[in-house]
Amino acid sequence: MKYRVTVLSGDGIGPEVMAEGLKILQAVAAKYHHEFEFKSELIGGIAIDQTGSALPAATLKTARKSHAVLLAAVGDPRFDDPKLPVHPEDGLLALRKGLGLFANLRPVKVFDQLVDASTLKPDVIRGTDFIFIRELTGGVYFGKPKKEWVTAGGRKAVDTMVYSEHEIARIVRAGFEVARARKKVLVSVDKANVLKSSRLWRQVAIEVSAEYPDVTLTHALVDACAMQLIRTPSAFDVIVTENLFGDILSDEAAQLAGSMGMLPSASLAGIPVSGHKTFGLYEPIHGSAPSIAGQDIANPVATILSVAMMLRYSLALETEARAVEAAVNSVLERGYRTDDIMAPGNTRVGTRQMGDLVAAEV
Ligand SMILES: NC(=O)c1ccc[n+]([C@@H]2O[C@H](COP(=O)([O-])OP(=O)(O)OC[C@H]3O[C@@H](n4cnc5c(N)ncnc54)[C@H](O)[C@@H]3O)[C@@H](O)[C@H]2O)c1
Ligand SMILES: CC(C)[C@H](C(=O)O)[C@@H](O)C(=O)O
Ligand SMILES: [Mg+2]
Repeated sequence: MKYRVTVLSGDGIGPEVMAEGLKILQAVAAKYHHEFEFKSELIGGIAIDQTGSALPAATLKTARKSHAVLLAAVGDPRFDDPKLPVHPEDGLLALRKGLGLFANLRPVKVFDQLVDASTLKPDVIRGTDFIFIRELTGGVYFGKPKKEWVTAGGRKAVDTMVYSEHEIARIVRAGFEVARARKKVLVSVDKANVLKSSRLWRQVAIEVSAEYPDVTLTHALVDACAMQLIRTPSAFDVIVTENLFGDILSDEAAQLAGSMGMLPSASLAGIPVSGHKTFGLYEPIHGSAPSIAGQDIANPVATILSVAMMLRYSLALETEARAVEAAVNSVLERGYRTDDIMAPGNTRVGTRQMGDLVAAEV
């Protein structure tokens, strides 16, 4: 079968890590006799440069016609000025919203081989293997009013954290479904001691839990969760949370895995069920890392593991997904490391060589 994949390389290290992700897909195609048709489109800073828009209409159109979308990163310091009318990140948010990708899966797995790459103690992080289910198309990222204005007393700005019960219920269900397929424990993270939207979140989570009597639901406040994540990370299994909390907690969690360059993600338009096809966008959780762009030093593993997630969730190719994950594991086992996870005694490799090594093991 021919799979159509929309390729969005974006900015900074994006094109470099994307090249390695596509290399892995080519290796999968050769070994398992699949055909992937790649169509590259613009997003982010490069799209603003060429079209004036961070998400040109053609990109959304191509994405809608494909089986899955692979994205590397957006963001460029040239657009850092907050006064500019358009920013690269707007393209990513519009893409997620435009494709209805409400469920963002961010697995956090500490590879045994990398327990020394983290700034945390090996004994604390060993065995850590959990997953965030982050709500992706609601909350304060998209709530209205969202504006800046001038008053007699000076400038003001507002963002609105708003959730409907429907939005909460569907992401919490995604959390329960993922938990059911794992250890049957789900932690819902909110700020229900302060926020109205979190109080609704908690009520709906409790209501939905009646549909999943086999899964144990607990609640954690986001500030306490941030602390527990670095205190006893191996105690977590599935965490469901709203958009902004999930964004912040997942960067924190990347430090358990040793680097931002290690964590993949899947953004899905439906409840994730392995073995079924769900349309999705796959991207590393890291950004465009402008300071290391163009030097062949970025870690492509997060993108490669995102490719594995794409094979699993959008193409229902579980065997191939596992082959890619096993290949990453094996290359790390053999001691190859990019700069960000380098430790004494290992072999330093660049972005391209890391991709070559993984591709050879698929
Ligand atoms: N999904 C996305 O496209 C996405 C995500 C986060 C940030 N951003 C954007 O990226 C730009 C830079 O943001 P930032 O610096 O806060 O975050 P970042 O993720 O780009 O970088 C944070 C740190 O991690 C390092 N890093 C990130 N990816 C790496 C990789 N693959 N290999 C090795 N090291 C890696 C960087 O060098 C930096 O030290 C901003 O414009 C931001 O808005 C985009
Ligand atoms: C770039 C930005 C819009 C994005 C987010 O906040 O969702 C990023 O930080 C992420 O984690 O994917
Ligand atoms: Mg983020």
